[in-house]
Amino acid sequence: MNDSDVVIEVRDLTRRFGDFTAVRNVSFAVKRGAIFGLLGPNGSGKSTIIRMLLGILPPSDGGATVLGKDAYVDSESIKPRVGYMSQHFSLYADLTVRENLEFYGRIYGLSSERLEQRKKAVMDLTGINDFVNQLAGTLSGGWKQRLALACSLIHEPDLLFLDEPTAGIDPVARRHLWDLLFELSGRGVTLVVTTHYMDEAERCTDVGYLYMSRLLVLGKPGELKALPQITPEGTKRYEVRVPRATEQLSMLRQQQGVRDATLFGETLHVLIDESVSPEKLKEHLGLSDQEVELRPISPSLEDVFVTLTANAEKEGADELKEEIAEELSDEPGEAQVGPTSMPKSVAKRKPGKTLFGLWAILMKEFFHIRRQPITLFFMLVVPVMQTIIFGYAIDTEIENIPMVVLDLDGRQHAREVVAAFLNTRKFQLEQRVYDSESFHRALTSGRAKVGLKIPPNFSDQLLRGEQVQLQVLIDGSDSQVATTAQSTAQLLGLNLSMGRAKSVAETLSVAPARDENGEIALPIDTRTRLLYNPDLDSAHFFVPGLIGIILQLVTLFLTSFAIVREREHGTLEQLFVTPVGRMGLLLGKLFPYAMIGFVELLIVLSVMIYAFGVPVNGSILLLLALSMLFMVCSLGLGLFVSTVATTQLEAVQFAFIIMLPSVLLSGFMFPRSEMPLPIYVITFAIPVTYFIEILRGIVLRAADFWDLIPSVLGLTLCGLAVLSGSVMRFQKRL
Ligand SMILES: Nc1ncnc2c1ncn2[C@@H]1O[C@H](COP(=O)(O)OP(=O)(O)OP(=O)(O)O)[C@@H](O)[C@H]1O
Repeated sequence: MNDSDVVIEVRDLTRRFGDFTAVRNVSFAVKRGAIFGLLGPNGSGKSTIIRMLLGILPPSDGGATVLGKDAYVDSESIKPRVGYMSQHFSLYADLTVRENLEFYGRIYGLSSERLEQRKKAVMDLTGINDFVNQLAGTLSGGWKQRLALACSLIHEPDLLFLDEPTAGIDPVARRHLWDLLFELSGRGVTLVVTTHYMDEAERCTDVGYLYMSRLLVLGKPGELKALPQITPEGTKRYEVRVPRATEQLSMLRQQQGVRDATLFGETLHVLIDESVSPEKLKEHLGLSDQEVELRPISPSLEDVFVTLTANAEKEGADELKEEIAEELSDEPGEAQVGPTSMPKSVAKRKPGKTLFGLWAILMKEFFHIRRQPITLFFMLVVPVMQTIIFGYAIDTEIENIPMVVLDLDGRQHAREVVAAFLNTRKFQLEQRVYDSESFHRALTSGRAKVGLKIPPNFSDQLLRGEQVQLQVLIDGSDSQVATTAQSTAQLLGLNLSMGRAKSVAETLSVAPARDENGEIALPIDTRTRLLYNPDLDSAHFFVPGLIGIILQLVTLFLTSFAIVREREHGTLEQLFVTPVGRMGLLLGKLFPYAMIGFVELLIVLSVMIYAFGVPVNGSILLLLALSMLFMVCSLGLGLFVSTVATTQLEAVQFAFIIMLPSVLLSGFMFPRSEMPLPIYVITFAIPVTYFIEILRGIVLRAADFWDLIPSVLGLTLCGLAVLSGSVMRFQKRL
């Protein structure tokens, strides 16, 4: 074989998965224009070989050259010339036939003009014109396969890999597909096809049969049928047509001189010793001449593979392989490997153009979003609802604590005390009771959180100038409520006492202190002034933080699925065999979500300003710019999840793992300064921590860029770490 005719050359190709060897020392060559069929039972290693030839799976040993270059090391430069139709439907179900074709055209870098030409050519070839505007997911099995073929041909490849292209489609569709393959082969395209169908194997120019990860036999169908192992010397092969063939099969197998008998539809293929005449065979079957039809046949490929599999089980696959190789070496087939030496291709891959295909991916993502309005709803409407619901729900101002009152005095002074409690607005009279049992029951039942007990001689003791005790019982279950109740009660007690003390002190010549008007006053007057949020409105504090949390929630969850969804649908494998660059793929997936995230940010900011009355005191432009920085970080985090997770369920779980510390440790709910040191250190690794600082700084305190430098630096570092982590983790290989 002329070297320039060799399109694929494989030598000692081996692939192990842990201890399991999926492909063992496989060698073969494929010449230009051939239809090379790879056959073998399920799990024999066909797809694994194709993946290695496509450069998306590194070999463990040995290597291959495809179109004259190393299949793994130079895979990126081979990809533009190779097409791949994978075993499972791996196009975008929510894109139309036209959109799928255009996407694949763009990803191979076809110009608009060329794309139009190629689209027409492949649509004419596959006859898919009538379905151009139909969603790919709604096509029937046969048309899906034609679309997949059309997409794999859009860039006019020289070499096409088809992994079980006819699996699950009807015989007519199968025949049509094969007609297309013949046409392609006629145009000089080299085809490598895996199949389980023997009639398809017969149509190949060369066939390799894999058994238990070894390439058992390799040659042209005619050569394989002529192998002495298939019809050993002294034997003949007949096709036997009998009534009830299935019943006759077991009888035949038990007859002396019958080496093998296999059912082929309604007939039996029998290999018998030449010593057994056709008459004797009919006699064995106990059937009349009219009932049995017998004709000598040459073996079919199915006979070849059934016999070889049986022999391999008996003799051992390696022994049989050597034996056959010797037989075939007498009359070398064109698919045999020449004596060239092959480099081991486990070296590092040469990178391709990293941003290649960005535009194609970007457009595709927008198409997906357009077809899934629920994504837009999730991104734009849900955050607003969340902001409103959480913004109102998370109100830390504690008021109207239910209070039970047991007033055993009942006179003017006692009533004034109760009124003073209620006037603080921190307490609300839930119940007035008249005995201790009801008093305690109100507290234990949870109806009241605070119990005020006024003793029977409260007024008398007060008037006599004696110290009198007010009992305030507080339910400590909810520490925030209890703390508020406690401090309010203590302050109130102090104020009431002060009022009484003041009226007594008026009569004294020496007072503890006097104010500028000469009135009795406390010696030390502490004056506090609240800055930035003078009304202590909790919405002012929480809503900006909430924006950070919601922005992260939505962007993280959406991008977490970006890669993993393609992996699960099988479309990622299809993308890997195209020349799309790593960054092109990643950024193409990020941009659309970043844009929608920005719109979402504007909406939630408007809700904050107009619905909650929280104005942005600082620069809105600075806020938007730093929000974009945060968004890059959050989208990168989602992308990282997508590269780590192998299923969408795993992605959700990872996203939750990230979300939890973001909510609890970022300072959104609890002050970071109060956290134990190890936890406090962890909070520096949470991007939303910095963003919440930035949001609160700009919105509440009118902080400028210089005030926010530490947070901006932290956020930038987080963003860089996350993005470079995702890019490094994401390899264009399985
Ligand atoms: N990533 C992987 N990790 C572990 N094992 C794998 C992996 N990929 C393939 N295998 C195993 O390698 C063997 C060969 O798989 P492969 O898909 O190549 O078989 P096949 O001949 O194409 O089978 P089928 O006809 O069913 O598609 C199988 O046992 C499979 O389970």
